[in-house]
Amino acid sequence: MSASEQGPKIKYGETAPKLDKAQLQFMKLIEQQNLDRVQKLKRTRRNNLLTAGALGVSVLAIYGYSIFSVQQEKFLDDFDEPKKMSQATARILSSGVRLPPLPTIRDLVKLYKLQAMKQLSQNFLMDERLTDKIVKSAGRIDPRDIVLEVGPGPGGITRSILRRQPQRLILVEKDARFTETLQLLRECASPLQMQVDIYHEDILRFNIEKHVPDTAQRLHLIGNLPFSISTRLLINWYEDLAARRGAFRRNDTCMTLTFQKEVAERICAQLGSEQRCRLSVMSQIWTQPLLKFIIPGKAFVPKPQVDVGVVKVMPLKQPKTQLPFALVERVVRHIFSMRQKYCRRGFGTLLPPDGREEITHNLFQLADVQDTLRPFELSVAECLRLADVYAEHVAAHPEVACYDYRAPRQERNQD
Ligand SMILES: C[S@@+](CC[C@H](N)C(=O)[O-])C[C@H]1O[C@@H](n2cnc3c(N)ncnc32)[C@H](O)[C@@H]1O
Repeated sequence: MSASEQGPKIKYGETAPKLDKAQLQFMKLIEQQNLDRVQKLKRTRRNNLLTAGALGVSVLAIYGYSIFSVQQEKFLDDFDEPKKMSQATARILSSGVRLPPLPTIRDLVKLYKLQAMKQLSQNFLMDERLTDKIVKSAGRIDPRDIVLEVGPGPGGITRSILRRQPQRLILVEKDARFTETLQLLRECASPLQMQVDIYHEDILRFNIEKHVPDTAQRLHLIGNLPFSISTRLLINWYEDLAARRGAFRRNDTCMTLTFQKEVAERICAQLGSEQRCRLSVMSQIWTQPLLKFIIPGKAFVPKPQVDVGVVKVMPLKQPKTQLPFALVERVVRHIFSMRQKYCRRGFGTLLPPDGREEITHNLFQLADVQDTLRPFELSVAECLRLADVYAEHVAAHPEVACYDYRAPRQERNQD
């Protein structure tokens, strides 16, 4: 122990009374006891510090683990695209307008007794973080843009869209029970200079050109689609896209839509993938589809049997073909009609039986496509080359255009 730790030495002045031996021994004893006490206190202090350190490390470990676990729930993560975006875009995306205080969607559903109807494929999203994430997937929404939402239901996604402040929001909902909840949102949006138009219509019959006659503004199509119509609606929109009509008079109309997870994966499936099918090829002829993220079924009320994929479908600036949609659709449908067979088998069913094999062989040669590939092994370009040679064949033999190999034989002969 150093001198400073022992405390000041007592100086016995000249005037100090002399202590006898017993007193001196007693003082030494007291001094020794004090020193022992200081040592003991120091040990206790060191032990306390060690315990505090160990506790701190444990708390940090638990905290870190919790953060890590929460991150596992990928569906609730912040959309990871902003990392790739410019700072300006990220700023615009994160700056949403504040809506007046509103009851939660869950409360509204209870309040208005909005029981989900199975026949309209109603599965509601209650979590604001998820609805925000879907709308963020649509990318930048400019203040001049128009958004059309398919099937807003009680209005979860609608709120997220309104926070992005488009100039106009068109809501197409088949179920009139949602009128009041949607009107409530319209009233909230009005002071913020947003126009909300509510249509109780079937989206499959909705005339977009009538409701958006002008093409000056960019259009976004967003929706948590009812499963029952999602593929049909998408194919209808591809047809409009190919003809540059409806929502696709401009080539920057972007679709951000939900599908059953397996359908979402098929839409985006690349060559060689197990999920590659007719829908993959049809999608990739006119658009670039991107699977953004998966929402587990448990996030919906009521919970569907399946998970859901959010797909952003962007029209290609240069479509890969100028052929009519109906012709391409027919060729691709026939090619994929016999998925596990050589592709020439399905393609051959486009042609009447007389000379079918020889004509099929010649057309594959002309198209420079190997006829023993399976349909899912064909690239988009190869499918389109087959569509090209088929179109030329039909131009030379117009009767082939209406050949239907499924029609009863007698009917076919009359044709
Ligand atoms: C899966 S729910 C989504 C509801 C809401 N957007 C949400 O995310 O919570 C599908 C919605 O589409 C509506 N719907 C179903 N078929 C429709 C159709 N043909 N046209 C327009 N809306 C339809 C349903 O009534 C329902 O509100």
